Amino acid sequence: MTMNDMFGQLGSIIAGVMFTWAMFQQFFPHQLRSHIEKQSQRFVNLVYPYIQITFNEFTGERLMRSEAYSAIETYLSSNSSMQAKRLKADIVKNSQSLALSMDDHEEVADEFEGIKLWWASGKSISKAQSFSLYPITDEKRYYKLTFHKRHRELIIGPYLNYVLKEGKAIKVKNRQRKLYTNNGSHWSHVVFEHPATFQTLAMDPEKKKEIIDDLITFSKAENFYARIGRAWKRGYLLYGPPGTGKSTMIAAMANLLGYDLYDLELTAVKDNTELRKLLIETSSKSIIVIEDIDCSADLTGQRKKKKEKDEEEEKDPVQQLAKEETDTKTSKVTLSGLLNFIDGLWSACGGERLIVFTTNYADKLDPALIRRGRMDKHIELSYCSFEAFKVLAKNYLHLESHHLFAKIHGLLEEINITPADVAESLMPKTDPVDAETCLDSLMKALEIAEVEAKLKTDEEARKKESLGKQVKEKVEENTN
Ligand SMILES: Nc1ncnc2c1ncn2[C@@H]1O[C@H](COP(=O)(O)OP(=O)(O)OP(=O)(O)O)[C@@H](O)[C@H]1O
Ligand SMILES: [Mg+2]
Repeated sequence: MTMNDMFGQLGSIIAGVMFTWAMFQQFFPHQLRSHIEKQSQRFVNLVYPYIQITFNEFTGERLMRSEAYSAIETYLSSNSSMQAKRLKADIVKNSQSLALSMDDHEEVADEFEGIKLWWASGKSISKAQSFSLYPITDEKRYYKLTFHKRHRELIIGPYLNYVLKEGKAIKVKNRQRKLYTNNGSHWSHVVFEHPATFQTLAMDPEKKKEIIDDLITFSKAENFYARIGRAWKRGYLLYGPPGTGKSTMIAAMANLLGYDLYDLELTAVKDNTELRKLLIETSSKSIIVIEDIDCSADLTGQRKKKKEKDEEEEKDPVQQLAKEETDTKTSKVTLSGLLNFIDGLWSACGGERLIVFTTNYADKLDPALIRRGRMDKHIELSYCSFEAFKVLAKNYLHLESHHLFAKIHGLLEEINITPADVAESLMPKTDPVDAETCLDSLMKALEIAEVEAKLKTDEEARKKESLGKQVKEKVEENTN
């Protein structure tokens, strides 16, 4: 017997009781009536202990599609595809995946904290008043949630919140993600389809796990941020030599969390006003990336100089006025401008945001930019370790072990080579893949890197020596 049948039978019983009650009302005095009323209410509660909530598809005067209805539809899609016998299938707009939902008049069960509840889909048809030959029928779809009244508080509060949030989260996961780039003060976008994942990212497994945990904790921490009164954002600084996987890691972050990417090219932004406009236009659940922050704009140290200059000019009001005028005409994006936006109100405009800066030289950056709170996590991506090499060997050559691994292990401890160079050497060159050839090619690359490093240190030593000589000669010249 389905829930609908059960309610049908209960409905008949209640109708019977109501009729008998109407008869009683005619013939019994007030006190007795009130007593019987109480008893019968108790009886109704006893035999019909369920509560129902209806969620209509269209709400409001302008008949907008209800956000709750669509979140419930998405939330129920996994339950529906397992339980319902009749399903509807559709391709969601902007998505490549097929979305399944239960057909009209189907019913699925759900469970929350050990409590069972039921969702039924329904449709009511009303005929619109019209003189046309073909009367317009108005279909109104809805979901009906049924649960025991004992659980009223839990279901109305935490459960429904959970359903709405989960529904929206599934939707975000299924949507096609976008990569936005700014052309001056406008964002344009393409579909983001980078295949990088943390699984394929070559780095120390412990460090990798720490970063993944950090990201996932952040993405689930809405209530925490609300409680402590902070905007729901987190800053990452990725630093390390070229070819160590900074950009690859950003793509992996976007894929892990299902966020959109905003690749912000600061040199194309005219001034702070344009920067503010761009940042306000970014959506929730996004990663805002500023690559090579050390070369992006004249940000390093500019703030300090400007402050000193401002203090001098503050004394002279005429100069101050002139300065404001020229500032509005020629101003560029400044470090203080950028910092104001990172800390400022825009970041609190709904939803989670990650801000990621990359640089090859972390020590060149203004400390104000990378202090904790602005850049919460500093991640160094460095030369290829043996652990990182093993990830690449597995990805590129499907190798878990090989007799050359021990030798390569030794070489990697001595020689600095970037994961990008290792990956290049491991790229299959023949079909079928010959792992030995690839590993040989890596060892050659390591030898070359070793020679290059030695030449570089020799060159540096020679330069130092010649500089020392020049200094000595100059000192001697001066003393004579
Ligand atoms: N840690 C890594 N794991 C897997 N592949 C990597 C890694 N590092 C580099 N690669 C490979 O090398 C290529 C270049 O790496 P990537 O662009 O991520 O480097 P980067 O650190 O951003 O360099 P740059 O500082 O020049 O921007 C990538 O396409 C990727 O295939
Ligand atoms: Mg890069």
